[in-house]
Amino acid sequence: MIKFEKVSFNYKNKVEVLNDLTVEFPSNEITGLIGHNGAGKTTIYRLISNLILPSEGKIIINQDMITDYKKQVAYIPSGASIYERLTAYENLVFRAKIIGLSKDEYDKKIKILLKKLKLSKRIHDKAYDFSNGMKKRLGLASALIGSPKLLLIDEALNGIDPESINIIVNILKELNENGTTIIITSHDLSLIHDLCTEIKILNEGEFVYQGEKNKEFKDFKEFYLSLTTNYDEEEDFVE
Ligand SMILES: Nc1ncnc2c1ncn2[C@@H]1O[C@H](COP(=O)(O)OP(=O)(O)OP(=O)(O)O)[C@@H](O)[C@H]1O
Repeated sequence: MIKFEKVSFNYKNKVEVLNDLTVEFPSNEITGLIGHNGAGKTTIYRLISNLILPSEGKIIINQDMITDYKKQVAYIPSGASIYERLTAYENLVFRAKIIGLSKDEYDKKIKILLKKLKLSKRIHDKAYDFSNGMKKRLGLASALIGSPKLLLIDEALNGIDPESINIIVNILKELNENGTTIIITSHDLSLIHDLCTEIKILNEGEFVYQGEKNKEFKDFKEFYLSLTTNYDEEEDFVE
């Protein structure tokens, strides 16, 4: 379980993103963290992964869940998470070395992961030559090399074909069944509805819904739209 206790956070430009936020992300669930552009989702990921620190409040991560942060927490950002000049194999070795795995540990793991993510045939090709979906699959393989207990996925499935999504979704479900806690953001509400066991809707730094997805997809989408404000109407007004 990850707990935010009265967490506030401002970037240096004084933009206040989170104000006195208290929230819990349950262990062993796939939580869908959804909200409009700029709602604060990436900021929450950066805080959980220790890339930034709260201006006030604290973040508690259950010790049963995480003992070795570098190995057990993997964050896949929305932008590039792989090195295009390196081959698939080199990308995974690079990540394995950063988190301190030995050659014996990573060699077998790399083969298993590339097979699962249907990239075995491209193991020695440079990522530069990969399609968008293949790059995303390689990004996931890289995140999984340390067998993370907590996987944070930031819009990593956007813009890829249904086959790649299917491969990734099946792997995420399998990981979760084996005890990995997953938090995922996406603007694809149908993907979130299909994949997630727990939903959190963020609007302007505050959670406006937390709980199960106890609705059919059509109702879920309407429910989401009814709770979020996508933009300030006055700002969009042009005379
Ligand atoms: N490095 C930064 N410096 C200053 N302000 C930032 C920085 N990163 C994000 N922000 C601001 O913080 C707010 C929240 O941004 P954040 O990236 O957390 O939102 P998000 O919900 O992930 O959005 P999106 O769906 O577009 O990825 C926005 O107003 C954004 O402009």
